[in-house]
Amino acid sequence: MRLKEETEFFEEEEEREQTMVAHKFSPQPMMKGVVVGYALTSKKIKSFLQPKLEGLARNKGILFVAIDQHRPLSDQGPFDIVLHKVSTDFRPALLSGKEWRQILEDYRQTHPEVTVLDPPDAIQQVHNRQFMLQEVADLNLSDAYGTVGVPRQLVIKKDPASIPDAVNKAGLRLPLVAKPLVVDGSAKSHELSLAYDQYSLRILEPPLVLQEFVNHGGVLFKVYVVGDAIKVVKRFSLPDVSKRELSTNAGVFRFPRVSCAAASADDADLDPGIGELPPRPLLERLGKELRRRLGLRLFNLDIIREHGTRDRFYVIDINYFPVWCKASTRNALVNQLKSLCGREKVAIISCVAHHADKYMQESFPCIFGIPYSIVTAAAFDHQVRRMVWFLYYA
Ligand SMILES: Nc1ncnc2c1ncn2[C@@H]1O[C@H](COP(=O)(O)OP(=O)(O)OP(=O)(O)O)[C@@H](O)[C@H]1O
Ligand SMILES: O=P(O)(O)O[C@H]1[C@H](OP(=O)(O)O)[C@@H](OP(=O)(O)O)[C@@H](O)[C@@H](O)[C@@H]1OP(=O)(O)O
Ligand SMILES: [Mg+2]
Repeated sequence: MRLKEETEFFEEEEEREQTMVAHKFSPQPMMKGVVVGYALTSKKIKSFLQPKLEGLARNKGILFVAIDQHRPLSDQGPFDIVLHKVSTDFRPALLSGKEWRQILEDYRQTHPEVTVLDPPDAIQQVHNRQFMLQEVADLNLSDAYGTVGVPRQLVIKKDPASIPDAVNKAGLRLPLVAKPLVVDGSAKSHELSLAYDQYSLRILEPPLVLQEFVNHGGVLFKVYVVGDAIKVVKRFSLPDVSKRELSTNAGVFRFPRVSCAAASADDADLDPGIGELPPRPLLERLGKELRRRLGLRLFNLDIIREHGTRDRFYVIDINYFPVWCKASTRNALVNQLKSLCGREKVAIISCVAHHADKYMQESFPCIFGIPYSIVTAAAFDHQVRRMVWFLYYA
């Protein structure tokens, strides 16, 4: 897809979410659509599957269906897309993360026609901070728009007493950000610390990654990648650490999730040297390359600009399938779901109705000679008082 189209995806405003009202009791032309089976954490369902997104999706022919993790995937659906985010609170008690990944992997192999967003093995790479940034480092992106690297880092698997020595040997510069090695969706995996001296690091619990702190003026850029489209937002971040501060401070300080959604800096009046967005062509190239290298289609990159430079950037974090709460990202995702699965096999038929009783739900398709058995879902759209049926015709 070309850049102009990508931009258009994101420029769609809320008005585009308006529903078209069908003529009374006349079916709309059959629209091709997709069925998205989802297996998400309860937190994710709450933040992601908001009524607005479901409504927008339905109007564009996309139906979200919850996956029952206690039943074989092949007995459910059929799906065009399986959207999942593996986490500790999603899995049934007797299923380990490894088993769930295997189930998804087997399903992927036996159902090549279904797009699994994204392949479990590819997600694993960004769930481990030892490997998360490797592709960015290997890419070593440098062009007329700037350079993109990763902070130097050290992995500590065990023995906290050995940390000061290890830091010394690796020649890492203080301060250091200590991050839990594994990102498993738990709050604990987001508990980070800033260390001013290497000896205090002994109090931390491995496994962890120690990353050089890069001064960046207290602002970071979140680059959301949705298939072949990108969206950039600004968030407040940790403030710079001056040389003086470093020499007068010691110890390890835990810090909360500084760059959460509530810390938006999009409307802040910032020094242009800090707040200017990274060049779009650079981000587009980075997003495209990483999509290919990571094998992921839904992720975001946290990027910082080294303070005092114009074009030296560092990727400090990659998150799989982050939250998509804003209209612009919501639109992009919905618009992309069809193209991401590359296959359409569901018909949606709808009509105006004044109530959504059971008779209405069951009888309407029959009026048109469509057996009710192929109706996979029926929903009443309260906004436009319209019944919507999802039918399989394949
Ligand atoms: N190398 C670094 N240099 C400067 N600041 C950093 C660095 N690493 C992390 N930070 C700061 O710490 C915050 C959290 O770091 P990071 O994004 O790696 O953690 P996370 O738990 O994965 O967060 P997220 O909620 O975005 O997934 C960043 O938003 C940034 O403010
Ligand atoms: O907590 P939020 O809803 O904001 O979303 C966060 C998301 O949690 P969720 O997947 O449960 O939504 C996190 O996923 P895990 O690493 O914990 O798996 C991670 O991707 C964060 O970077 C997201 O924050 P954002 O980058 O969007 O600010
Ligand atoms: Mg993260």
